[in-house]
Amino acid sequence: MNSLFDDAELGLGSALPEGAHHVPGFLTLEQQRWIVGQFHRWTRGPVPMRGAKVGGHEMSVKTVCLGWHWRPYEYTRAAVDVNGNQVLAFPDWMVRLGRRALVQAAGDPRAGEDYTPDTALVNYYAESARMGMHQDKDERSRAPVVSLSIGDTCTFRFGNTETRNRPYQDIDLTSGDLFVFGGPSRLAYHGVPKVHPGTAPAGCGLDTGRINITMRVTGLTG
Ligand SMILES: O=C(O)CCC(=O)C(=O)O
Ligand SMILES: [Fe+2]
Repeated sequence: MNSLFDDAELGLGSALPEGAHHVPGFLTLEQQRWIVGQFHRWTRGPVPMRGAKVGGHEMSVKTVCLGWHWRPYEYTRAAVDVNGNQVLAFPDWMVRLGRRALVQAAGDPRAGEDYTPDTALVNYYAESARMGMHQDKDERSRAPVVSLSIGDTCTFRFGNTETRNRPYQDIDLTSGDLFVFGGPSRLAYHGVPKVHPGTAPAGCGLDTGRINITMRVTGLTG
């Protein structure tokens, strides 16, 4: 084997498991700024951003949802654990962006054809916020999760489907990056052990902290 062309030698890091894709620089700075503008609108919306309670503990990550409201471990149209209001509709532009994300991640112009995400969890990480290793498994559909990052860089830990422990990889997600997990990686454990303060690029629209948007298909009707 010629090691000259190993991924590590080429600076690509190790390969992700099948179904997982990292696309650095998916969003332009202009698109990032525009989404941050939408984020401020969402947080002023019918349901305020809040830390969901998991086993009585409030998460350090604050979340506002679109389309369907998520709380551990269920989706509802109304934010029953917050103020009872219906969440904002899932925007059409985000459906189109989700489809384009799958096309770019797979390098296949048809990869987005059947994809219609109907919920987004919009997460805000202040500098000390973390997200423990977990699976996204409250959806009935096993369609891919499309994840977008804006603001400070984070360490994203992407593991395996069996346990929250090793093997896993730590990947830097920087502002504008796309990460997709579907197929055999759809139920892989993942988390965010660290946000790196002061790393948001000028012009992304966010001075401090990190916004993450994960689009999903709930598989629910009503
Ligand atoms: O912030 C991230 O990159 C991941 C968020 C996540 O895993 C989730 O919302 O379920
Ligand atoms: Fe997740």
